[in-house]
Amino acid sequence: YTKQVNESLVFKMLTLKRSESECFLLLCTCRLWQENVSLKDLQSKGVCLLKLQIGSQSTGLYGRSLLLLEPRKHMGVSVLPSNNFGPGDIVGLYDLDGCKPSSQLCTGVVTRISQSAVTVACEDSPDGLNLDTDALYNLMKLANDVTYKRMKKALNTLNGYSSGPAADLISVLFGYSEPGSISQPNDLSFLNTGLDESQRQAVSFALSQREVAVIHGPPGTGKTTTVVEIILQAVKQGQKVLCCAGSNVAVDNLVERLAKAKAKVLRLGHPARLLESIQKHSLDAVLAHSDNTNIIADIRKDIDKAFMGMKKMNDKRDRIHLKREVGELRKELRTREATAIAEVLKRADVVLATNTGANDGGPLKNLPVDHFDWVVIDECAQALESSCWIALLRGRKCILAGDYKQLPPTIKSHTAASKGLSVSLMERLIQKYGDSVVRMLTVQYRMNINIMTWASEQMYQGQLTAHSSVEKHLLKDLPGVASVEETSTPLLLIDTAGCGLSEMEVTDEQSKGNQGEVDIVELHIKALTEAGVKPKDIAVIAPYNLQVDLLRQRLSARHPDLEIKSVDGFQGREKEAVVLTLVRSNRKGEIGFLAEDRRINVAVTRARRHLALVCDTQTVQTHGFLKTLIDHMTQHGDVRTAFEYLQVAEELGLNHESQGEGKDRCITVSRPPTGPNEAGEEEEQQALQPAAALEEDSVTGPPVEQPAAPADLKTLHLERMRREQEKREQKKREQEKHLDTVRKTKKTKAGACEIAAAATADVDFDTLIDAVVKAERVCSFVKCKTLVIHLGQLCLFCNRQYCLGHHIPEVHGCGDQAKANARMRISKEGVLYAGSGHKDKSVDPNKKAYLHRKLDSKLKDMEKQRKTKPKESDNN
Ligand SMILES: Nc1ncnc2c1ncn2[C@@H]1O[C@H](COP(=O)(O)OP(=O)(O)OP(=O)(O)O)[C@@H](O)[C@H]1O
Ligand SMILES: [Zn+2]
Ligand SMILES: [Zn+2]
Repeated sequence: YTKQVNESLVFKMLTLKRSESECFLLLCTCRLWQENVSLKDLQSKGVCLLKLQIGSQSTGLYGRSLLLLEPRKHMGVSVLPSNNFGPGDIVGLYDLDGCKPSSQLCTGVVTRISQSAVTVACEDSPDGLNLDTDALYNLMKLANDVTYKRMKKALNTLNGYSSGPAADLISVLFGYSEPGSISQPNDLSFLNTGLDESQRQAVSFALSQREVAVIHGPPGTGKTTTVVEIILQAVKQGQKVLCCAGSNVAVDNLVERLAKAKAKVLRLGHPARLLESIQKHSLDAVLAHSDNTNIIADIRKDIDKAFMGMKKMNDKRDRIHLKREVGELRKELRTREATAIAEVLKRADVVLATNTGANDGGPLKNLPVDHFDWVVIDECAQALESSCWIALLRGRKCILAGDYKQLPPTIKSHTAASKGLSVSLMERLIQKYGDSVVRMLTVQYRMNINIMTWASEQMYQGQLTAHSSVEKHLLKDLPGVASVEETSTPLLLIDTAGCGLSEMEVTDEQSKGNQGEVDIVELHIKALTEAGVKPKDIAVIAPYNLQVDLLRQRLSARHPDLEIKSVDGFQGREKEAVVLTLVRSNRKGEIGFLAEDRRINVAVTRARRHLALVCDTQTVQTHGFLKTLIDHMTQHGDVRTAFEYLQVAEELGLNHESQGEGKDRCITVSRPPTGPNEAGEEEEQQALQPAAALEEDSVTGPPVEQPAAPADLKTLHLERMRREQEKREQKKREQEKHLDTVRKTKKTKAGACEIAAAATADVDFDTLIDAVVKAERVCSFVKCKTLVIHLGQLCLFCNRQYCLGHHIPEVHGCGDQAKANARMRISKEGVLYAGSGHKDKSVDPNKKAYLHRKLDSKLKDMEKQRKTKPKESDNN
């Protein structure tokens, strides 16, 4: 569509960080495109709600009209169609003509959305909103190009700036004049007495700079703690501070901490977007308690009353009269509010907003241009420079805090990037002035020293030290966490090299997945949670969205509190344990955007006590930076190969526990011991060797290093096996008890009869197992004989195993249940999936080939073990 869409729209999409759905929205607002799409289509995409009626209308703070919109109530059904609307979204209200600009009645912000209604805070249209309560309306999500407009405006102002409070600052920030300093008393008394030496130095430095100070805060070094102290010191000196950050969360965090230190803070921003706990510091809340409140409340009541009156009125002239009255009242309200706002703003010592929230179209327009002395921007390295300028134009001096060794905003346009948009203001200043404008915080309070050292050496010139409170901390030190191998090591590298766990072959560079790594992550999460680590303390991080999706499909149902996100999604956060899967595994050693060092730095430095890295070292080592990480983990941490995990998985696969829903399927299958323990394990290991060799050849080409410490690995493995064996025997005992119950239940498949028969006859366990294995092995579809033991799919609706030709619910008769389930999920999660509602889960060809090879070796293995039994016709 780009040919039809105007240039500036494309520019907006390319330069700003846009998700696909946002781009879609931007396209929607473009008339040329929109005219080709029906409103119904827009509704089914979740960006439009059609034929709503007005449930109620009241006047909120600042005279905003609050509209409650509901679906038309006919026959008692009033549920909104599934949609993508959320609090804070900008929406347009339209009459039934459609969602054309000409029929737009007003714009507003969603404040609440439930299954049955959506509440919109309307921005006032000049002559007030007089909506017909009987009519129907359309509501459409609007592309949020407010940010873009505000940045553009700030840049235009900057361009024409000649004299004003920020003149010196601008001159220094663009390199026309050198930054200066001002003398400070040496006996600075710190309000926070717990600051470390580097933090103290950063505070004094910030106070003594005349125009600009940069605080470089690597991960976990207490950047916010330092920024808070700087602001409190400035306030102590009588300065007025405007404090901004890129995200609402970061701003809210600063508000919370400044308020705790008793600073007079005021938070700007739409209440719908603020954390509940800090809403009391919002402009809206403070205004509600100001002296003018009663008067404003009275006017508001009058407006509401006028509206009520209008509904009952039949006479047209009366209506017009009232309409005028409402208009007058609103004007009065606005004047009063402007005064009230200015008063409240002047009383505050620190005004906080997001970077773009500090624009002069909002409440700040009520203040004189030279009101603020300092502008503080946190997370500055993650912000577009143009967004910083919105606030900077209001200050004489600025403090920029952040870490330019973490991810900058994504710039999708190469042109924009090449002209400097991808370099943050912070980075630009450091490049220009070097150490003379920057102080770095060097004590970190997050990571175990083994995790920290790599980042310190590679990214921060080895300058970081670990505070004694975190230096040696491990997962096992957490309350309720058992001391096992996994919880006693800060670094664990699980190497998939040579294990045939190749990445999926997807042409799109942005979406890469690796099922094998998903399997291993799952097993490691299992180990951690079984040791007592809480899922909420674990982060699973993948650089690719496809892998994030695959991981969520696998893990989210079982661990709803487990956060699984892309690297960008975790920036600014920390977790006790981080499991990082790098996904890339290919013969060419292609690593795509893993090559962005800052991305890897962010991922690794989220971890406090434990970092597990799942990756194909063969592939990722082709990149020098990643090689340093692999080397560091090999030297200072534990290394395992994925083989070990695959074997365990294999074991689990064989010890099939299909519990079913009562009926004849609740059978726990265990493999019988084949003699003395040790010997049995040895045999199995050998059996797997040829398969492994096979994979090496077909997947990774060059010969693969053997596991770093074979002896250790083996003991580890044997130990694990012994534990497994114990569990199995326990299960066996339980099972024998259980089989008595099974006997009494109905049987639908021949296999089940055999099982029951075997159980009644009380024959040897081997026979029983054979019967079960056989029954479990073939597709459950009528007459289909395809083996499913390694290549089957379990249907979640009937809980039976099917071959790949019959696993789709619609094929074997579970179609209705699947559809009902999809509908339920959509209404529950409010999420629309493309197509039938199910994401494509079909097996990747790589994975298929891999499974085929495994199946072969497994069957050989089983044959060997069952020498006493007659040979089966397994090869169909
Ligand atoms: N001087 C200090 N003494 C003890 N603990 C500290 C000190 N400074 C910071 N911390 C601790 O370090 C953690 C991170 O600090 P803070 O919240 O200030 O940093 P942040 O800006 O959020 O994180 P980052 O440094 O990663 O950007 C907090 O738990 C805080 O209590
Ligand atoms: Zn089914
Ligand atoms: Zn089948």
